[in-house]
Amino acid sequence: MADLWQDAMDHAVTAARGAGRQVVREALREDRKVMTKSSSVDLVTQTDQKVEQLIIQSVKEKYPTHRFIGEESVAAGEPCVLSDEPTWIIDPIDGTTNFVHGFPFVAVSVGFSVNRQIEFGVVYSCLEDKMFTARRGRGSFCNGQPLQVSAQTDVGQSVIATEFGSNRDPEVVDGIFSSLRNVLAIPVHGVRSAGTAAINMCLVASGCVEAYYEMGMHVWDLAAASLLVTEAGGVLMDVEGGPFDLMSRRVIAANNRSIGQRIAREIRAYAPVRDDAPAHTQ
Ligand SMILES: Nc1ncnc2c1ncn2[C@@H]1O[C@H](CO)[C@@H](O)[C@H]1OP(=O)(O)O
Ligand SMILES: [Mg+2]
Ligand SMILES: [Mg+2]
Repeated sequence: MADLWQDAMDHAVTAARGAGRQVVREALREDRKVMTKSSSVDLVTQTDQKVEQLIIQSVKEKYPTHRFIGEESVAAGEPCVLSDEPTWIIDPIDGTTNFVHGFPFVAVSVGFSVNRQIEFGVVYSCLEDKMFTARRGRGSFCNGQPLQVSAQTDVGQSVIATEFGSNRDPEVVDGIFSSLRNVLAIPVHGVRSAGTAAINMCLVASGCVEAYYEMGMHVWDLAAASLLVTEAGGVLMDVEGGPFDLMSRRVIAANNRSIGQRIAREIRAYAPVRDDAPAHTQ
């Protein structure tokens, strides 16, 4: 059967690779002017804005009726609405802090949803030159090679990824450390942070880490990579173990349900302002 969205996916791959190679990698050679958004450690550069505009423009030419949720467009005041319409969910640079510092995990993330379901996800890791792709029902791939989550069932022999986010409120930081302490003390083999939610989830899809959890990231961090996890055989759930909600800003992505549930028991959960809350603030 012909795949309705294959053309759109091909376009996403070309756009993400082009932006990553020609814009992100080039910009790494130059001085990067850094601005801030929600806090003094929530960074944005002109490259983030340029990449987002490039991708959105190229999609609009081909698919004039499609909708967009883009990190930098939302920061500029565009609404963050996930409807049933075909919607491109874009994080032009996932890992801006890494980009600013030259820490080598920087991704362009493009997800595509129809009827609020992710149809394909594309995550291009610009410095590793790795193209992660997933199409619903057709598997996950890295540079064309199929991906499979880890087969580990013993949480004590697992590596867990998480991030520290950009919220430095002492209560939020205390919560992060409380969860981290509990997870480390399970004990697990290790805890890692790539500095980008999308790449952390691609690491779950690749089988290098058993689970990734975080609260506070946004739909554009998760959309594309969430499909990479499930199409590689993994599971998504809420940080309290319930069903995953793309707009809730909370996720556990795990190789299997038992490891996911085990991590959920150790997390001190809080509820960030949802991405679809009426007065959305980043
Ligand atoms: N100071 C910071 N440290 C880590 N992640 C940050 C951050 N500020 C913003 N983030 C964003 O939060 C996500 C989840 O941790 C990251 O993928 C990153 O996406 P960004 O680079 O697209 O802003
Ligand atoms: Mg991001
Ligand atoms: Mg970003």
